[in-house]
Amino acid sequence: MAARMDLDGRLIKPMTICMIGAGGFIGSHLCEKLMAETPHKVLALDVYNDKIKHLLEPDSLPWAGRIEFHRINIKHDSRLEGLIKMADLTINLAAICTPADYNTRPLDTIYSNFIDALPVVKYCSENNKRLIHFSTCEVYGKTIGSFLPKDSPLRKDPAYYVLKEDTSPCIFGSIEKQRWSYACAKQLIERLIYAEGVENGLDFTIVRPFNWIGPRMDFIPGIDGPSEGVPRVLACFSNNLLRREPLKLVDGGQSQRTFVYIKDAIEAVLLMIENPDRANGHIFNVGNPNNEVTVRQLAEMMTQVYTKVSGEPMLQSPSIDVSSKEFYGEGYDDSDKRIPDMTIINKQLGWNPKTSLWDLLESTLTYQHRTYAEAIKKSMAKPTAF
Ligand SMILES: NC(=O)c1ccc[n+]([C@@H]2O[C@H](COP(=O)([O-])OP(=O)(O)OC[C@H]3O[C@@H](n4cnc5c(N)ncnc54)[C@H](O)[C@@H]3O)[C@@H](O)[C@H]2O)c1
Ligand SMILES: O=C(O)[C@H]1O[C@H](OP(=O)(O)OP(=O)(O)OC[C@H]2O[C@@H](n3ccc(=O)[nH]c3=O)[C@H](O)[C@@H]2O)[C@H](O)[C@@H](O)[C@@H]1O
Repeated sequence: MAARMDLDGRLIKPMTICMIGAGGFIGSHLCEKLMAETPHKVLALDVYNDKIKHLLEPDSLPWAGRIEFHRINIKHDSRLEGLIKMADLTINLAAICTPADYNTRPLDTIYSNFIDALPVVKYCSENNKRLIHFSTCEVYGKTIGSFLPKDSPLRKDPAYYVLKEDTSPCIFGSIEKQRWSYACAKQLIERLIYAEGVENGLDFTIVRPFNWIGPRMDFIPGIDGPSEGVPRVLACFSNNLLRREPLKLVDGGQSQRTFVYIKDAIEAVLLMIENPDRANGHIFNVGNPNNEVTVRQLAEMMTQVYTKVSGEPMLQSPSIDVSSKEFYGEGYDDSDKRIPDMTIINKQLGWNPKTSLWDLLESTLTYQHRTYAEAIKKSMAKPTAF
C-alpha cells in the first residue's frame, strides 16, 4: 500500500481505531473503506456483525488481522474502557436512530443517545484519547423559516433555512412531541463533549450527518428485520417497491430532505480521521445541499429508478397518503427542511459531495433488488397461517 499523506503533506502513521457501532450502516462502510484503502487497525464493537461479516471472514482476506470484532453492548460491559485505551482514536456510532422509535420508545432513545454515550466520552477524556462522535442534523430541528407566515417572501431567503454549525439555533417542538427525544439527547451529548473539550482539553470532532443513504441501510421488514418494524425512509420505500405496494407518504410527503451518498460521506469521515489538526474542536455538517427533494419527489424518483433497474412495470397508483399519527403514532413531529451549510467542512477539509440523487438511487436500488427481490418473492409465495 502506498504511503498516505495528510492534507498538509505529512506522512500519516497507521493508527488503531476503536469503532463503536461498527456493525451498523455507516460503520460497515467505514470499516470497508479503512480496510481497502488504509493501513489502520479497527477494533469493531457492536452487538451485531452481519453487515461486516464479509470483512471478518475468511482469514485469507488481505486485511486479516487488521480488523477485530468484539461483541459488546456498551450499556454494560467492563471491557469498554480497556478497548478505548488500546486505541489512538474512538469513533462512536452506537445509537437508536430510527424515527419510528423516538416517540414510541423515548426512554430507550434517550438512554441510547445520551446516557450510554457518557462513559465513552468520560473514558476518552480521562485517558487523553481522541473522539469522533456521531451526532445528527436533527439537532437543528425545524428551520426558523417554518415559523414565518406561509406566504412570507422571507421563506425563500437562505438566512431563514440554511443550517449552519456555529450560528443556527436548535428548534424542537413541545415535550409531548416525543419525536424530539432523539434530537434533544444528541444535543445534550454534543454540549457535554464540547464542554469536555473546553474545560478538560478533550480532542473531539462532532459529525452531523444529513440523511446519508446507500446499500445496507437499516433492514427490509420480514426479511432481515422484524415484519412490524419501521426503518428509515430509504428502506421503507425500497420495501414497498420490492413488494409492489404503494409508497406511503406521511402527511402528504411535503417535508424536504437533502440526501447524500454514503460513499461520498465516508470520504469526509476519512479526512477527519487522518487530519486531526484540522478536525479537532470542530462540528461538521456532512450532507449534499444539491440533492434536495420533498419526500413526495423522492418517492416518484425511487419509483422511476426501481422500474429501470428491476425491469418490472410501474404500479398504477405508486403512492398513497397516510397521516403521521397512523404511521408513527402519537407524538410524531417533523423537520421541515434540511439544507447543510458547507463552509466549515470546505474550509477545514476541502470536502465536497459528488454523487447526484439519481445516480445514488440507481446504485442503491440495484443493490436492493439484487439482495432482496428473490427473498421477497419466496416470502410472499408462502401461504399465510390462520
Ligand atoms: N444514516 C444517517 O444518515 C445518519 C444521520 C444522522 C445521524 N446518524 C448517526 O450516525 C450513527 C450511525 O448511524 P447508522 O445509520 O449507521 O445507524 P445503525 O443503526 O445502522 O448503526 C448503529 C449501530 O450501533 C449499534 N449499537 C446500538 N446500541 C449499541 C450498544 N448499546 N452497544 C453496542 N452497539 C450498539 C447497533 O447495533 C448498530 O449496528 C448514529 O449515531 C446515528 O444517530 C446517522
Ligand atoms: O438521516 C438523518 O440525517 C437523520 O434523520 C433521520 O430522520 P428523518 O429524515 O426524518 O427520517 P426518515 O425515516 O429518513 O424520514 C424522512 C421523511 O420521510 C417520511 N417518510 C418516511 C417513511 C415512509 O414510509 N414514508 C414517509 O413519508 C418521514 O415522515 C420524513 O418526513 C433519522 O432521525 C436519523 O437517522 C438521522 O439522525
